[in-house]
Amino acid sequence: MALNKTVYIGPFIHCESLNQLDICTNGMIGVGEDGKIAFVSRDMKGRQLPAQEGWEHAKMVYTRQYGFFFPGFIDTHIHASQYPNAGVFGKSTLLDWLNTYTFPLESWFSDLDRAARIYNRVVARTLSHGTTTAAYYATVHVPATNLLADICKSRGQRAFVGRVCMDRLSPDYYQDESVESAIYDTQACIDHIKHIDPQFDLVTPIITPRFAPSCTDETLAALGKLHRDTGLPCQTHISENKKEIELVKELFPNHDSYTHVYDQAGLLTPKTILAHAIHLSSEERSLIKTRQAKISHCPASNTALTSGRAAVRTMLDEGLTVGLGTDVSGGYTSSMLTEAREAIFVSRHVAMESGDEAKLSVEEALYLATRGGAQVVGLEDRIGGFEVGKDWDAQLIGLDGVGDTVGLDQRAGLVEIFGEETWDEKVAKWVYTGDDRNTMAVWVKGRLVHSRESFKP
Ligand SMILES: O=c1[nH]c(=O)c2nc[nH]c2[nH]1
Repeated sequence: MALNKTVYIGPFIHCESLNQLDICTNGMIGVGEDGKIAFVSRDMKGRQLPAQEGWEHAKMVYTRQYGFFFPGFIDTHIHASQYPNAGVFGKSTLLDWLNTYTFPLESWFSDLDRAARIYNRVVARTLSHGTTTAAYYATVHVPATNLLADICKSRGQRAFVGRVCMDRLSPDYYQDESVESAIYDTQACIDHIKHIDPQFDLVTPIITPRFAPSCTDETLAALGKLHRDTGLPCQTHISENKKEIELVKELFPNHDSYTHVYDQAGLLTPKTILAHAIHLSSEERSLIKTRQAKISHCPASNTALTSGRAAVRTMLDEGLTVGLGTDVSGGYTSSMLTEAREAIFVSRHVAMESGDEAKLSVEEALYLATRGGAQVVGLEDRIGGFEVGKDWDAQLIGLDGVGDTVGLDQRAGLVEIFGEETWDEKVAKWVYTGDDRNTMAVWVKGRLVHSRESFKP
C-alpha cells in the first residue's frame, strides 16, 4: 500500500539507554513513503512547515496539548488463542491452570469461525494498546494458525506467529499425533506465511515447542533441527513454576537442568525467546548468556499464577537480554503499558526481600517494553526507537489537561495533567495511570493501524 510522506510534529520520547529517556520537546520526524524514518529534527520552532527539501507537500501529523510520540510496544510473549480467558484463572497454578482453563479453550480453534472472531479481536485490542509487534502463540491447528498470520498481515501488526507443538501430557483431544505430524504441521504454517509475506517483512513464522514437559525428546530434537535448518526464530517457556521444574527433572532424568534440555535439542540460540525464566540457577543463566538466548519477563502472569518473582535486575546485571510479555492469559492484561507497571511493582516486591537495587524505574520498564523487546525478537536494527532508517512503529500518546471546571470528563482517561509537571513526571503519570484512552493513534511501518475517534490525522 502506497504511503504519503508524513512529518510528525511535536514532542517525541524514546529510550536512550536502560535508565535514560530521550525527551525531545520540539521534535519533527519525517517518515518516507517506505515507512522508514528519513530525518529527525530536534529543534522545530513553533508549528511552521518543515524546510526539508522534497518534504514541502508532506502530510503533517501534530500532537495535541501534552501529547507525545513514543515507540510502539513489543509484546515478546502472548498466547493469542487464550485471549477469551484473560482474567479467568481463579486460584490455579501453572499445571492445573493448563488442564482446567487452557487446553479446553485452545482446543476450540479447530473451529475456524471461532478462531476468526477471537484472533481478530486480540489483534485489534493489542493494536489499540500500542502493541506494534507481538510474538504470538496460536494453537496446534494449522488453518487457525494461518488465519492468525493473515489477520496480523491485513490489520498491519508486525508479528511472529507460532503453531504450538505438543505431543504429550495433554488431553488426547488436544495434542500432536506424532513427531512427524508436529513437524509437518509446523512446516505447513511456515509455508503459508512465506506465501503471504515472502520476505517476512511483517509476519514471521516462529518455531514453538510449547514447553519441555509437553514435548518428547524426539519432538524437541526435530524442532531444534528445523530451527537450525530454517534459521527461523524459536519461542518456548522455561522455569516458570517449581512443580513444572520437578516434572522436567522426572521427564528428562539425564539432563543437568531445564535449560540443558533445550540446549541439547539445539533450541537454545540467539534466536530463542524464553518466557518466564523465574527459577533459573546461576549456571542456567550463564548458559543462556553464552548461547545469547533472550528472556521474556511476564510479571502479570507470574503473579496471577503465583509462579514466582523473576530476578530481572540480576538478569540485566549479568548481561542477559530482557523484554516484557503480557503472556495472555496467564497474564490478565493485553496492555503492555499495564505490563510495564506490573514489572515495576513486582520488582518492588523483589526489593522488599533483596534490597532497593532490584527496583525497576519507569524508564527501565519502558526500555524493556520497547528497545529490550526489539532485541528479544531480533529486530533492534528496525524498531524500538526513533533513529533515521528505523521503521515508523510508533504511537501517539495524548494526556488530558485538567481544566478549570470541577466536573469529571467521563471520556477522558485517568491521567490528569495539572500543568506544573515536568516531562519525566508526565511520563510517570502515563505509566502509572494511563490506559488505551491515551493511545490516540498507532502506526506500523508508517501505516496507520489504529486510531481513536477523536484523533484527526
Ligand atoms: O504461562 C504459560 N502459558 C502457557 O500456555 C503455557 N504452556 C506451557 N507453559 C505455559 N505457561
